[in-house]
Amino acid sequence: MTQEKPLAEKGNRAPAVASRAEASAREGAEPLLRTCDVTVTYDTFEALHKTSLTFEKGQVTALIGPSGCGKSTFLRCLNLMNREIPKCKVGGSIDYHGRDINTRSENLFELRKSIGMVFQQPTPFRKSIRDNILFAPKRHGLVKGKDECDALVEEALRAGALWDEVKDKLDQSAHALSGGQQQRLCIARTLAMHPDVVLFDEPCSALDPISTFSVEETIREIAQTGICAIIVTHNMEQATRVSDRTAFFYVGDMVETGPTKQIFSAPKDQRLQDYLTGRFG
Ligand SMILES: Nc1ncnc2c1ncn2[C@@H]1O[C@H](COP(=O)(O)OP(=O)(O)OP(=O)(O)O)[C@@H](O)[C@H]1O
Repeated sequence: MTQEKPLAEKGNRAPAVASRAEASAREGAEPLLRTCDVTVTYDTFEALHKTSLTFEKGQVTALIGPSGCGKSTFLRCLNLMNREIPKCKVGGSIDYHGRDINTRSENLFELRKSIGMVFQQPTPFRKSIRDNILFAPKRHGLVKGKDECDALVEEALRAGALWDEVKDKLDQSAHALSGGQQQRLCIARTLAMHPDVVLFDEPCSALDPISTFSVEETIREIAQTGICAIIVTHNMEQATRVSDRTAFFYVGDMVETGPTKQIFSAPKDQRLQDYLTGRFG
């Protein structure tokens, strides 16, 4: 991968969901997040070696590769979650809004406002649907008063493609929702913070095909509003359905990256060709 100059400085706060589509159309795709030579070790084991990737606004990037190749490890670098793992060290730089965030001084509480994450298992809080959406915005002091709260709840649930299904039961427990609805609630909860990057770690692996379709559609829709979405998936059909770009990982190396169509129709590296033809999985 070629070395590039630092990204241009941009505002730290992402625009509201409603205005992102216009902003995205006006500005077109642009680099937002870039890793350079990111290496991760767990104690003495190097799980990821010198990984350099660039992610753009409004694009979905799929991270694919066989089990244990370092996809989730890489994803966790992007919001500095590996810091919470004892004896895990992350080297290299992670350039976000023109600054290297892979530093001890980075404020994680602030960073995770704008780089959200959705996990494999839906993880709604033991609270009402409304309170799931409002929990983080209230903690960060981003909303006050009933009208603002109601508007944000509706905006986030619409963006998570859940509003029509839950608008009449906002005070019911989130745990009463189906698995697919819970996952879309988790996406909506993330979107309530107006992130500009959302990380998805196998978001559909616990879901049935209909819920999977719905979550995939939601990922496409949020990317159309200008959000940069990065998804780890084992499912190659999912990668082709949902992503613009794909990066293939193999035994701790990012081996090949490019537009998804090209990766799947004209893979260059022999290991990627073997993976796509099912020689290993
Ligand atoms: N907390 C940890 N401590 C030690 N080793 C770890 C830890 N997390 C991951 N690893 C190791 O790092 C390597 C990469 O794991 P990672 O989970 O990133 O791979 P992956 O490609 O996401 O795999 P999968 O698709 O199975 O989830 C594996 O060898 C794994 O055992």
